[in-house]
Amino acid sequence: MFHMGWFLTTGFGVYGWNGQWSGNVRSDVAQPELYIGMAQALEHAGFDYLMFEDSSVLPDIYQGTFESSVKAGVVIRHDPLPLLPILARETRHIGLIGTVATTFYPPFLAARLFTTLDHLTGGRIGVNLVTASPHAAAQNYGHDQHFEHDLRYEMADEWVRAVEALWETWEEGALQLDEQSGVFADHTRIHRADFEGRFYRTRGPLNTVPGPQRRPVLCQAGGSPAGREFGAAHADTIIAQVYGVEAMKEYRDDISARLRAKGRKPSDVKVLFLVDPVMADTDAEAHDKRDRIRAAHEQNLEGTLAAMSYFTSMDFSKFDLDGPMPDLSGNNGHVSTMQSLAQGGRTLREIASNHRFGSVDLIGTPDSVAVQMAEVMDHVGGDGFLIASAPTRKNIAEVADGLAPALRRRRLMRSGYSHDRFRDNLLEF
Ligand SMILES: Cc1cc2nc3c(=O)[nH]c(=O)nc-3n(C[C@H](O)[C@H](O)[C@H](O)COP(=O)(O)O)c2cc1C
Repeated sequence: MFHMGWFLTTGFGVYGWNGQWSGNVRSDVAQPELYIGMAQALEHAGFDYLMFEDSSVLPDIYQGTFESSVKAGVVIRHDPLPLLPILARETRHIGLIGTVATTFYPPFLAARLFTTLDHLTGGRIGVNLVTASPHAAAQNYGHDQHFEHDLRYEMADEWVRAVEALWETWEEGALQLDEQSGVFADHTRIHRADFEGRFYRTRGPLNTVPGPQRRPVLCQAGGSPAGREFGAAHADTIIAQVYGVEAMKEYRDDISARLRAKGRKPSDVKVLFLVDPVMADTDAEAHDKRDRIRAAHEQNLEGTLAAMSYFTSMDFSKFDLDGPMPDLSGNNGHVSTMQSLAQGGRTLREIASNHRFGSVDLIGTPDSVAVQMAEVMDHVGGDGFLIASAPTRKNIAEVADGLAPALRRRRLMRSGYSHDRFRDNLLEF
């Protein structure tokens, strides 16, 4: 069996504006209904979690303007965290992960916020820890420019330790709720954190009752050596984007080795790989559909070039499309993602034309795709997939009502949930 998640690539954003199957974006924008329907459908399908990406930047690197960001409505995002308790009210089991930039959130604010969200979701909250990449993000939070890539991970490591120290300020049993004695909480079991680090200081204790999970599920996505080290130290689930089955296997094996070196078990962390399946009623139709998607993409490289500009803070409109990939040594952003794109000596046009979300191509009927997924997981050795398709109602139905039953028939996916809390379900197998 493997685990399934859905990655919302622009968080609580706008998907498919003016697209063929995008439904009613005009009325859906900034409203919870689409996501409520999605969470219910995927819970019915047996998904482990929904993961909401986030960033606080409206990019203006590409061509030096906001045009590519707003005209096609592709990178507008609302804060996903207030959405999560709304989704929790309408579901019972599925895990709900929101993203936080460790670089900008003070540890105390984050520890208190996620404890509160853990209560409001009945122990189903998770937090995706990112360090954020563009300088504009840092400037939005009052810094002159962003911190250097590996330093960000050093800061993130200390940040997690500060947040964890705060989550531990209430011992087990501190909450008494004893109506006989009249004691709500036992003050002798509540302590200050007095965390003093190189980057962060916090006093504590938290003034919140510990959440049902105490420590929300921690999710992590960095693929560089520093990112993987950080994930192996703290994560319960890692979401990965690499290209090809061998790279997936290398990633899983590398994380397992790093976990062992830290005294953790490989089974403590579930690594889910990004995929964007193309499904239709027949295999031939699915291949046609894939060809049409690819042709449309080649006609419109702007979106990909704008995304690369956002990832690197380098304006990709300035480079020759038929020249080599530009020197990325100054890239302070998504380092590992851009390095893997740059491999193989291809031209920028070839790289942008072939840009895709998936770690492997999955094309065919739901049954064929289920078989392909099983073969990939057999080779990689764990732990599952993260669907990164746009959350249109059509795509959601294809996955929830087509792919998930095909996986379940092969006993590759859970058919229900054994536990109430997110981490317990995630670590069940
Ligand atoms: C599946 C996935 C989800 C990600 N989600 C976010 C996100 O929500 N916000 C963000 O700023 N970065 C996000 N990233 C970027 C990573 O945090 C990281 O910067 C990137 O994968 C490159 O890794 P590296 O910085 O370790 O080289 C995501 C990456 C992946 C692969």
